[in-house]
Amino acid sequence: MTEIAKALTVAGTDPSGGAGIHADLKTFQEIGVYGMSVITSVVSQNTLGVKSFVDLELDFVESQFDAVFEDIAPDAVKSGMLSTPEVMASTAKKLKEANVAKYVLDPVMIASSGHALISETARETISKELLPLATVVTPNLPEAEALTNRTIKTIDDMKEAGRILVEGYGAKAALIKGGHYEGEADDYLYDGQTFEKFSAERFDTKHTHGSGCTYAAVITAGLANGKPLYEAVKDGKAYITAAISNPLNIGKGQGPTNHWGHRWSDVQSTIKV
Ligand SMILES: Nc1ncnc2c1ncn2[C@@H]1O[C@H](COP(=O)(O)OP(=O)(O)OP(=O)(O)O)[C@@H](O)[C@H]1O
Ligand SMILES: Cc1ncc(COP(=O)(O)O)c(N)n1
Repeated sequence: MTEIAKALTVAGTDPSGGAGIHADLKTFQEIGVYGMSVITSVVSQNTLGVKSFVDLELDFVESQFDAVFEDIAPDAVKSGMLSTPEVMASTAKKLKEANVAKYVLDPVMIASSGHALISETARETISKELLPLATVVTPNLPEAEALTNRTIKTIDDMKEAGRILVEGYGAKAALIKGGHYEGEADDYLYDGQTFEKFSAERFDTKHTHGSGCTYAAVITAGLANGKPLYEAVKDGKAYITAAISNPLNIGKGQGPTNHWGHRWSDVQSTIKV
């Protein structure tokens, strides 16, 4: 009997359902992989912003990893909000102990509402502990700037940041996302050999809360399903573009993306919208 692919997300929570663990699990379910989660921080946030968060005790985070790994081997792992150097180091340790071969590192630093989700000192730990384990790292522009200590103003700067993350810090590949750039929503993937561009029209919408989480979750699900990285990113770009271009108009602020967006016309005929 064939087994369904399994993906694990290591991240923080969003009670309003658009980002973090919630976005990841919804996405895994939509793609058709079995979703699991290790929660690092409980965040009080909604579409208007982050109010506060509590980091779970390190022992308890590690205990969640052990609970998953002693029972079920994920085919791919994604990490999002890891707010302290200690939880980053623990995550690195647990991924190594479990011989996780496919790891998507979304280096979450600041929520789109402007709130810091990691401590200042944590940036160095991402580079030292996590980048060398990453199958792909998926920074947005401010995250790519922080990780490479460079200002990014042009497409060439984006590509150079990708090169540094791979050749300088040891990630197998880097996907530099252009959501914060001008013009088209273009992202650049560098795998140590070539650059691939993933392009989409930029939609005039405020409903992009959790778009980075969702995109990385599709990539993780694709890798869990055995797809090559290029195909997983291509699917991710199509999924996130559909999720952004079919907004649900939920919440008073920057609303969530639409996790049904990729099959929206089918869904609209079966549920009440
Ligand atoms: N207005 C938009 N229209 C189309 N695509 C967009 C738009 N905004 C972002 N994207 C795309 O969404 C994906 C996520 O990009 P972004 O650079 O915004 O990541 P992020 O900042 O980590 O996301 P977030 O913090 O909102 O979760 C990328 O593929 C980007 O090109
Ligand atoms: C738990 C958690 N993880 C990640 C994000 C980033 O998402 P966004 O930048 O869209 O707010 C978030 N807001 N909350």
